[in-house]
Amino acid sequence: MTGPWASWDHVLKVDPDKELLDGETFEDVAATGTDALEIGGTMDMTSEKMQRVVDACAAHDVPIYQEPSNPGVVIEHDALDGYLVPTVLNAGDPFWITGAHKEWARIDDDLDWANTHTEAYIVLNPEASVATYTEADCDLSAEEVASYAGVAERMFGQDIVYLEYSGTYGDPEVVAAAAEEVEDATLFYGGGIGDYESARGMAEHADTVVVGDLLHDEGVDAVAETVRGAKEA
Ligand SMILES: CC(C)=CCC/C(C)=C/CC/C(C)=C/CC/C(C)=C/COP(=O)(O)OP(=O)(O)O
Ligand SMILES: O=P(O)(O)OC[C@@H](O)CO
Ligand SMILES: [Mg+2]
Repeated sequence: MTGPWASWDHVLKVDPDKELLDGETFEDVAATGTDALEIGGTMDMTSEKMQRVVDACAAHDVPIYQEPSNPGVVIEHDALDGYLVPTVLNAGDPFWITGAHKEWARIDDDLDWANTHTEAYIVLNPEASVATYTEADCDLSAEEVASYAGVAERMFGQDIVYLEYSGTYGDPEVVAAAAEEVEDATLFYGGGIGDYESARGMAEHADTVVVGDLLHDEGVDAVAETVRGAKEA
């Protein structure tokens, strides 16, 4: 099993609960050179907000994936290339490992299985809303994180392993340890990437770097620098 993410160096995560900078458009977003857009966030998500962002991105030539934070925000849209659905391996509440997924399968009679893929998250910043939301155990050594990554790939057949430091720049040694453990899965790193150097630093270890808040806080030119950093690593 593999997918288009195997060739992605950079993913831009657009939070539908946040605005673009004044004067910037989704045409500018697509022009950053990112390999794919992931549409999602943890807090205050609704299907209406999701719909608005996918509508706005639809005209531009970049793959678009929805990353739903709960079954209630999943939308159908012709412009979507698919769904990247988190499963949080170190969640304290099993609802975020398999429970939400079971509920989704129960309520959606027309679930688009063929275009639905999972991301095996390991949540590592205890301050992030995603950590609170999922009651994640973030107190993990590099060895433990690497072991989770190995379990994700080899026992659970996960094709994407996602080290999630949302809001803060992570520990490169932890990312390196996970990278060493994973063979075929694509290793995503996300959190605190703000410029060329920080993108390049994590891209030395991870296969794909994910940039989020920078788009909403600093804008498309800053994001384009991170694309360069990710691609030159
Ligand atoms: C089964 C379905 C359809 C959904 C469940 C999917 C799961 C398990 C979600 C739990 C993890 C989660 C909330 C992922 C959303 C993506 C994410 C981590 C966004 C970044 O969040 P933060 O940066 O912490 O939050 P804000 O930026 O919204 O504050
Ligand atoms: O917002 P930042 O800190 O860039 O994090 C990116 C992404 O991993 C969030 O899910
Ligand atoms: Mg965020």
